Amino acid sequence: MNVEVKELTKVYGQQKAVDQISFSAGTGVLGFLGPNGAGKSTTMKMLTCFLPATSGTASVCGFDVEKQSLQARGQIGYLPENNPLYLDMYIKEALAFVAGIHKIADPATRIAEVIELTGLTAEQHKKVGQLSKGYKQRVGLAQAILHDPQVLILDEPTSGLDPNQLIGIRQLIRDLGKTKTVILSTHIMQEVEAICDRVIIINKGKIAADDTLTGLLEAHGTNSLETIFVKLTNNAA
Ligand SMILES: Nc1ncnc2c1ncn2[C@@H]1O[C@H](COP(=O)(O)OP(=O)(O)OP(=O)(O)O)[C@@H](O)[C@H]1O
Repeated sequence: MNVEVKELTKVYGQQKAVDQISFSAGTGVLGFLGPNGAGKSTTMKMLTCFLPATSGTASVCGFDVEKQSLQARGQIGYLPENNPLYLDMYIKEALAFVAGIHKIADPATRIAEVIELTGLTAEQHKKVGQLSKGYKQRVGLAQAILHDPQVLILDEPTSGLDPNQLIGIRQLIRDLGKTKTVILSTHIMQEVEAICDRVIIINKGKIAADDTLTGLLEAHGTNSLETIFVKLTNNAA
């Protein structure tokens, strides 16, 4: 398995944001779901070496994210929730900057490939700040896949996109999942049904479900993921 998580925990001050979660993920798209504040982004930040865990371990392609952080990061592409980008850079400039960080051989060829792959061709001469939200997301994805990582961690990559842009980005994520391990956080159940092979639902920092999409629907005797989500995470009920 490309991602192995064992009893991972994060405590912020008095609050346990992630509470001893364990899971593993191989090739395919894993939907990482949960209500606001459930601990999804925190888990993703620990997996991508942005935040140290309070306890527990996580490894990416066999590299411990804490003890072998550089090697682990070499195998990870990360699109954070708010997609921070250098808005004053031209698209190619931004990608060249990231290629330099990863010491990519023949960056011009790889940048051209990734621009094509992420559907940025028509916009490639613009500055990042001039792009629409969907195209900014594509630049974020392009940066994340530039070094051809085995594992992609995508934190709400489709939030705020129009239906046309959604289709394009979802298709891209589905294609990436054919050869890579993709962990995708989203609040859109329809999106999970369209592109995820497996689903983890996290609630109050703990795993409430971990199954294939079909297994989960069968186990709950419904064809609505939304119903299962509400049942497992409606903390007011
Ligand atoms: N830097 C921080 N310091 C203190 N508390 C934090 C910090 N980051 C997150 N938290 C808290 O940890 C909990 C989990 O937050 P997290 O962002 O991981 O949730 P999430 O599942 O990604 O939510 P959302 O769906 O709203 O993005 C929340 O209660 C949040 O307020």
